[in-house]
Amino acid sequence: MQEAAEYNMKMHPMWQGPLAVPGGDRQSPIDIIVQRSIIDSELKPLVTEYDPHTCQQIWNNGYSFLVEYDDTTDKSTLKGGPLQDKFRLCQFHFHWGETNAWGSEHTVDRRLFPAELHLVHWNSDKYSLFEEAVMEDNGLAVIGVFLKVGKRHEGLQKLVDALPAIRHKDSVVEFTRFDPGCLLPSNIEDYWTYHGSLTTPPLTESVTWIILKQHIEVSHDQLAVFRSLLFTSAEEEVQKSMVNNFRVQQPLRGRTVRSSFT
Ligand SMILES: C[C@H](CNC(=O)c1ccc(S(N)(=O)=O)cc1)Cn1ccc2ccccc21
Ligand SMILES: [Zn+2]
Repeated sequence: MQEAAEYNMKMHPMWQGPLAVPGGDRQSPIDIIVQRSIIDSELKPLVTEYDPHTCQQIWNNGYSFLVEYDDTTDKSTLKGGPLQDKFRLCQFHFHWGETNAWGSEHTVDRRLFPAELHLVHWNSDKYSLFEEAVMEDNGLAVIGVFLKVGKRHEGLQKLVDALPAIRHKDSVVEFTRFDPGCLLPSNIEDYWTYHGSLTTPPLTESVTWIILKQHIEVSHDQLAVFRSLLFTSAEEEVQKSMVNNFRVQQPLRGRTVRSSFT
């Protein structure tokens, strides 16, 4: 794992990004030390209302693949949990390793998962565009879901089947009627939450992170298709497999991680 992170530093300029934003004291990802998390009984259940008809496209942005939603109305939203406002879903994406031994960005008591799903939302009560919200400290809310290798995830298969069409960086295909709720585990009551940042440039410290305790299961073969994607565009001679697209863990800098469960 450490060698993968060091390899990342060398090979992918993007990951050479600043280890922490200069003066940044709320960077992500982090290791969640369970016994140090503070149980907060005020934390409410998460309320997700996702409309599959707002799903628009899937594309390879050269770091991960994103499924993008129409966020011009409040049709797919997240509220409750640690949040005071209503947040609009704009996209979801994943981070994964070259092997099942690592790949997640967050860890729980140093435990690594083969991949991690991020559902990205922005505060539509306070801001009118994602681009605005991304610069504000209460601008974004990202739900993190750990993936484990096990039985095949039926809901994920529609997405896996679309990946060969976006193998190269900057390729995009239409992708509709996908309910991101199908990627959530049955229990979304139990989560950890803390204030952090985007894990890729511009690394802005605008994210309320909500990391679910319960993971989802996907099959080895489904994860293998993630690894068949490429960081590189069709024109580049040397093709690089899209793997290990995770950031190294960042210092907690005195932050408290709260938990919604005992
Ligand atoms: C941030 C945006 C590109 N990045 C993201 O949207 C993003 C979302 C989630 C994560 S993660 N892995 O933390 O969930 C990481 C990156 C581009 N962009 C839009 C406006 C804007 C303004 C300045 C610079 C870049 C800008
Ligand atoms: Zn992410």
